[in-house]
Amino acid sequence: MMEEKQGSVAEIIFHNQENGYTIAVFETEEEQFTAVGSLPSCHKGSSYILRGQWKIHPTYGEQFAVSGFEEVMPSTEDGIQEFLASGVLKGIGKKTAAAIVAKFGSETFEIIEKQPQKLTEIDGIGDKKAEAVAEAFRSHREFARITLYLQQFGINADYAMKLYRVYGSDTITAVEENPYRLAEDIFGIGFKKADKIAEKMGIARDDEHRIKSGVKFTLWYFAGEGNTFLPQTVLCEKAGGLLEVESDKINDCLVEMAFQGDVHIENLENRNVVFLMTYYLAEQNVCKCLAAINSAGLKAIGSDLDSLIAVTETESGIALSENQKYAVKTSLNQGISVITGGPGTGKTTIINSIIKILQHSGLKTAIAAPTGRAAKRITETSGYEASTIHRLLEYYYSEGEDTMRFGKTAEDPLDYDAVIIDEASMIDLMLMNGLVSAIKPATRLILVGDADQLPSVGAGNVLRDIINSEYIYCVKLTEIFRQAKESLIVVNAHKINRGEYPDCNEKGKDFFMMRQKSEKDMLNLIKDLCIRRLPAYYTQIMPVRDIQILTPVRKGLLGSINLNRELQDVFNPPCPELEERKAGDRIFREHDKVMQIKNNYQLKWRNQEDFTEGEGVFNGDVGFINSIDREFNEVVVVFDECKYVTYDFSQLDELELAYAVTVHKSQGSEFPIVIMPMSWFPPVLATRNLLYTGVTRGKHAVVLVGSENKMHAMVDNNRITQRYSGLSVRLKALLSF
Ligand SMILES: Nc1ncnc2c1ncn2[C@@H]1O[C@H](COP(=O)(O)OP(=O)(O)OP(=O)(O)O)[C@@H](O)[C@H]1O
Repeated sequence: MMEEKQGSVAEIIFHNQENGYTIAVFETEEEQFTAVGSLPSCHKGSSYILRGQWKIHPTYGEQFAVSGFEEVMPSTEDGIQEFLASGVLKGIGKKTAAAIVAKFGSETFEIIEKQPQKLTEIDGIGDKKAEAVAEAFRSHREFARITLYLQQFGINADYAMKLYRVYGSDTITAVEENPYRLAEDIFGIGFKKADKIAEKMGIARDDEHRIKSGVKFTLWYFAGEGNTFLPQTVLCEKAGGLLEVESDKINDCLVEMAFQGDVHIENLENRNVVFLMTYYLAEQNVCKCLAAINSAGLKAIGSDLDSLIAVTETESGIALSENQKYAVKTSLNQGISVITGGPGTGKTTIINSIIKILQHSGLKTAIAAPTGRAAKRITETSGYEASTIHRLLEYYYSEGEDTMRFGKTAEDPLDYDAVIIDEASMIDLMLMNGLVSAIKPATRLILVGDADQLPSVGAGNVLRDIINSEYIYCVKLTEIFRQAKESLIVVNAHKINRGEYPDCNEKGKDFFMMRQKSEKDMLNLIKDLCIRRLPAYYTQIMPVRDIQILTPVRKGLLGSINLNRELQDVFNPPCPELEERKAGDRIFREHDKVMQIKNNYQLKWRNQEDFTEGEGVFNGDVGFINSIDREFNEVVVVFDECKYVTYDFSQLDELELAYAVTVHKSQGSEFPIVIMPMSWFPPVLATRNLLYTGVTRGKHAVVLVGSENKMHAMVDNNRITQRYSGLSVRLKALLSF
C-alpha cells in the first residue's frame, strides 16, 4: 500500500552519484526507518516528503521503497545551516554555513538565489565563489523542480537525472514540446515508454510526433531483427498496428520524414521500400567502397604465384588441391575476394598460405575477425596475431557524441596491402561500412567465412549478399580433407548442410544422439551429462568451462533462461560462503559463468597477467564472476582468465548466466563439448541452418539430447529467414558498368 512520509536524512548508508540510487536512514517525528530508492543529490540533513511502500528485505528487514519524492527546503535557521553545510553546495563548510546563516537568517536562500553578491560580505567568500554557490543552489532547486514535474508522468528520479544531463534547464520544455524526443535522445527510454508519458500528457493518438516516433521505432525494431529496410506496405501495416492509426496517416508522415532526412524511400526491385537514413547511407557507402577497392590496381606479388604456392606447400607439408590453389590465386589477384566453405574444407590452411605469400612478397598484411573469440582462435590455429575488426579500426568511445567511433576512417585509412577477415558471415552492415571505409583502394580485401552459418546478429546479410551479387570473385570450398573426415562432427555438419540426416553413435566417435521423450527427461539428462557422465568420460575437461549447452530458444523448459537456472543449481548451488546478488528475476552468484549481452565500449578492464588496461567488453564475451561486493555494489567478472571487469549493480542488465546460451549468441565461438536439446521448437527457429551452426561450434564432442524425429525435422526445415537488405541488388547493378 502506498504511503507518504515526511522526514529528514539522518544518515546515508549508500549513495550512487551516477544514478542517484540511495540507501538512507530517515527520521520523522515519530520514527526512524531505512529508505531505499532513487534520491539524487540526497545529503545528510535534507528533508523530503517520500512516497512509496514498505518491503521486507531478506537480510536487512523492513525498508521503505521510495517511488516518488519531493524535497522540502528547511525553514528554520538550524535547518538552513545544516542544509548549507551538507555538501549540496560545494565549497561551503560548517564554519561558512554558520556565518552565512548568522548574517542572513531565514532570508538566506533568497539572498543566495537572487542577490549572491551579498555573500561576499562573509569572510572567505569572493565574487567567484559567491557566483558558484548561487549557481549550484539554482541548479539544485531547478533539478528538484524538474524531478517533481516529471514524477506526474511516471518518470522516476533515475530517468529525470538522465533527462537533466541531456537537456539541462530546458528539460521541462523538451518534454512538453515532444515527449517522443526522449525515445531518441535518452538511453533506456524507447517508444513505448515515451508513448506512456505522452498519453499521460494527453497527446492525441494521431499526433504527428507520435506517428513519426512509431515509424522510427518500427524500423529500428526490424533492423534489430536483421533488416536494413522494410517495404513501405509492410512498414505501414506494422507501424499502423503499433500506433493504431490508418496507413494514410503513416504514408503522409513518411513523405515528410523523407524530406527531413530521417528516412530514405526508394523503389527497389519494383516496390517502394523505406530505410532508416543511417542504414541507407551505410549500404550506399559499402557499395561505393567495394567498387573502388575492387577496381583499383594492386601492388605486385614478388614472383610468379605458382612457384610461391609451391614454396608454402613445402613449408607446411600440405599439397593444396586445385580449388584451394585457385582460391589463393584469386585472393591475391583481386581487389576483393570471398572464400567460403564449411568446417574442414581448408579455409585456415588457405589463409596461412596467403599470409606466407604476402610476407614473402614484402606486403603488409592484417588479419582480423568480428569477435574476440574468433580472433583468438585464428591466432591459435595459424600462429599469426589476429585482432578484432573493432581493434583493427582503432575504436574508441566518443564522450561528446556518446557513441562508439573508429579511429581508422576514409580520411585516415588502414596502412596495409592486404586485409584478411575470417568468420566474415558475422559481419553486419554497420561494421562492414566501418571496415571498407577505412580500406584504401590498392589494398586486397579477403573475406573468409562459411556463408551457411546463421547470418550476423546485426542488420544486413553482408556475406551472402556479396556472394549472391556475383559482383565479387568468390571461391566455394566443398572438399573435406582426410584429417577433418575423421571427425563425425565435421562429416555430419556437411550432411546437415546438404539436407541429409547425420550419423549418430558410431563407436569411438565425437557425435552422439541420446534419446529422451519428455522435455523433463531431456532436462534431467542434460544435467546428468554435465555433472556426471561427460566429466567421467572426458577426464581432462573442466565441466563448467568446457561444456556448453546451446539451445534455439530463450523461453520454455529447454530455453536458455530455464536451463541457466537449473544448471546454476547443479554447477554452482547457493552456499553461505558465496555472495550473491539478485537482478530482476536472475540471481548472480560468485563463480557463476556469465555472458556480456551488449557491446559496451566504455567498460574498463584490467589484465592481471600483464597489467595492461583498456576499455570495451563485447556482446558474447563469456567470463566468470570473481567477487560480489555488497558494500560497494559491485560485481567483478573475469574474462579470458585474466581480464578483470567491474560492474556496478545497476549494470547487471548487461550480463546473463551463460551455462546455456542460444545458438545465435554462440556464433563465432567454439567449445570443447556442445550439448543441444532436440525437442519441439518454433519452426522459424528450429531450422537446418541453426542446427548446422550449433553443431559446428563443437570441437571434441557434440551431444544431441531428445528426439531423433525432431532433429530430422530440423534438418528438413530449410527455411532461411528472409532479411530485407539492398546490398546484393546494388552490387548487381554495378555489374553492368
Ligand atoms: N590440401 C590439403 N591436403 C590435405 N589436408 C588438408 C588440405 N587442406 C587442409 N587440410 C587439412 O584439413 C583439416 C581442415 O583444414 P582447415 O583447418 O584449414 O579447415 P577449415 O575450413 O579452416 O576448418 P574449420 O572451419 O573447421 O576451422 C586440417 O587438418 C588441414 O591440415
